[in-house]
Amino acid sequence: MQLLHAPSSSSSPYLNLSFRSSKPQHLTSGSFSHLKSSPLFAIHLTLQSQRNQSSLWRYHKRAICCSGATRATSVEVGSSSVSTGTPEDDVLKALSQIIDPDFGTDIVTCGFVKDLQIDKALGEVSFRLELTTPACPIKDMFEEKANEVVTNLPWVKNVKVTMSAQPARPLFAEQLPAGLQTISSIVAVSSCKGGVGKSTVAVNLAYTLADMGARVGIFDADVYGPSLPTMVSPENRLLEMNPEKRTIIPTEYLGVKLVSFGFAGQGRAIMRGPMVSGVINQLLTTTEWGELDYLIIDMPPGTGDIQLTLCQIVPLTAAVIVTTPQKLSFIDVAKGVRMFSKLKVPCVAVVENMCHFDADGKRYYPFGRGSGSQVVQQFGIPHLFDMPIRPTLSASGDSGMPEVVADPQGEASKIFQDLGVCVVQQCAKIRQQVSTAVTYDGSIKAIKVKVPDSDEEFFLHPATVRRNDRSAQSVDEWTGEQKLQYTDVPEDIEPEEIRPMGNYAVSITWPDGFSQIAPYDQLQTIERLVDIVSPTVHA
Ligand SMILES: Nc1ncnc2c1ncn2[C@@H]1O[C@H](COP(=O)(O)OP(=O)(O)OP(=O)(O)O)[C@@H](O)[C@H]1O
Repeated sequence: MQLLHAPSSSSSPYLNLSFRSSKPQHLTSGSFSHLKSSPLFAIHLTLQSQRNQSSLWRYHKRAICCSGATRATSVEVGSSSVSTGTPEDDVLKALSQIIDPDFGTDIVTCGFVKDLQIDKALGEVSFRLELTTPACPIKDMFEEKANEVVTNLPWVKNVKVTMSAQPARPLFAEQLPAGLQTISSIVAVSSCKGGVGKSTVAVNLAYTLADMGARVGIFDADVYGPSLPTMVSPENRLLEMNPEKRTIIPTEYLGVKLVSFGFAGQGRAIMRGPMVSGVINQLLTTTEWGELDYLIIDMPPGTGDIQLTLCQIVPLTAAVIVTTPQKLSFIDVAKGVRMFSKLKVPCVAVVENMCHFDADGKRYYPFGRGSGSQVVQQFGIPHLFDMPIRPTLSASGDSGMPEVVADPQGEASKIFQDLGVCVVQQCAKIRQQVSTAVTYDGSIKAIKVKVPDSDEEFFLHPATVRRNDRSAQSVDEWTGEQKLQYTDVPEDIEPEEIRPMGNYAVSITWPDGFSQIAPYDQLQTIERLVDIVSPTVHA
C-alpha cells in the first residue's frame, strides 16, 4: 500500500489522509478482485443434471467460494459428530457447516432447512432443503452433504432429505402487472443491432434452464421480425384466448411456454412505435404464464423507445447482452449496458457470438478480437462467453429444434450450459440481494462500501469516486486519455442516489444527472478515507 495525501476538503470531518491500493486503477480481466481480497478459493464441481434422462449434461461449474466453503468441503469429520444440545440443535449445527458458495452463508441461515422432524429414540431425521431455484447447479452437492453431516451425528441412524425450490415469486411483486406475478426472474436477452444471434442465445438459454430443472417461458418481443416461430416447432402454432378472463394462453414446446407475435396469426406487423409498445404490453402482461422460475425475453434489437418502454413495463431481474467481436460492436454494447444501467437492470453476462471458427487445424477470428474483453474491463461485467461460429447452430435455428436439445453434448451446448449456470447464480444473488452494500452517509459526507462476504468496510470521498469514472464521458474509450479533469468535479459533490446493479456494480446518480456505473472491483481500488468514525459503529 502506498500512503497518499487525499485532496483537502474543508467541509469533511475526516483526516486528509488516505491510501491507495497497490492494485492498478483500471479493472483486471473479468475477475472478482473484490473476492480475491478475502480468503477465497475456487472449486470446480462436476455436476450432473438428473432431471432429463434423454440429455444428461455435465455441468462443469466454477464456483467462487468464500472461506466458509472450506468448511463445506470438510464436513466428514469435526464438531458435527459431537452431540452438544437438543437433537434439533445437533442437526441444525451439523447442517450449518454447509455453506452456499454463492451467498457465502450457511444453509440454515439462508433459511433452506424446512420441515425438520426428529425421532431421537429411533435415530431418524427427516427434513426438506428448499433452495432458491429448482435449477440450482449444486443441488446434488447440497443433498449429498446434508445427508452426510447429519448421518455423522452419533445418535442418527436414518436420514431422509427431500429437495424442493421456493415458489415462483417475483422480487418486486407490487411493480408487476397481474400476468407476471408468479414469475421469479425475468431475464432480457438483448443486442444493440440485429442479426448478431440474440434469438439464438435467448432460445438456447431458455431450453438449457429448462433442462436444469426450471420452469421456463420465452417471450419474443420482436414484433417486426419474430424469430421464435422459426426456432421452435410447437404443435399448436397459434396463441389461444381465454374469452372469460380475456387472457392469452401461451403455446408450448418441450415444456417451455412460448409467446410471440408470430404465433398471433397476423404475420409481420406494420406498426408505429407506440402501437408496438401497446401490443408488447398486452402480449406480455395478459398472458397466463403460470408459475415460472425464469421468463426469457428476446428483446427487439436496439436501444430505442420500444426497448425502453418494454424495460419499464417489466422489472427485469437481469440482462444478457449478445454481441459480435467487431470493434464497432463494442460501441453498441456500451449503449446497451448504459440503457440497462439507467433502468437499474444489472447486465450479468455478455455473449460474444460468432467469435471464431476452426478449420484445417487452425482457429480463425474473422471479425477480429477483443470487444468482449473490453466490455468486461470497462463495465466490470464478470461473465463473458465466447460462442464460436457453428453451422449446426444455424441449421438447428432453422429446423425448429434448438441446438441444446438437438445436440446436448455438443460444444455450443456446453457453452450454453455455462451461461445457464451463470444466469441461475446471478439471478439468485440479485434476488437475495447478496451484494456489496454501497451507501452514502450524509453526516460524514462519505460513501460507505461493505465488502461482500466479509466484515470489512471502508469509506470513499464522493468527489474521488466521481473523478474515477471510467465511462466514455470521462475517459477516451480507445486511447485511455483522461477527459474529465480534476477540477471539473466540485470537492463537495454528493451523490443523489446509489443503487446496486446486481452484485458487480452500483449505479451512482450525481446532481448533474450523470449516472456513473461503478463496479465494486473499481471501488476497491479507489483512494480510501481513513480515520473515519462511522456513526453507525457507535450507534
Ligand atoms: N454462433 C453461430 N454460428 C452460426 N450461425 C449462427 C450463430 N449464431 C447465430 N447464427 C445464425 O445467424 C442468424 C441470425 O441469428 P439470430 O436470428 O439469432 O440473430 P438476432 O440477433 O436475433 O437477429 P434479429 O435481430 O434479426 O432478430 C440465424 O440464422 C442464426 O441461426
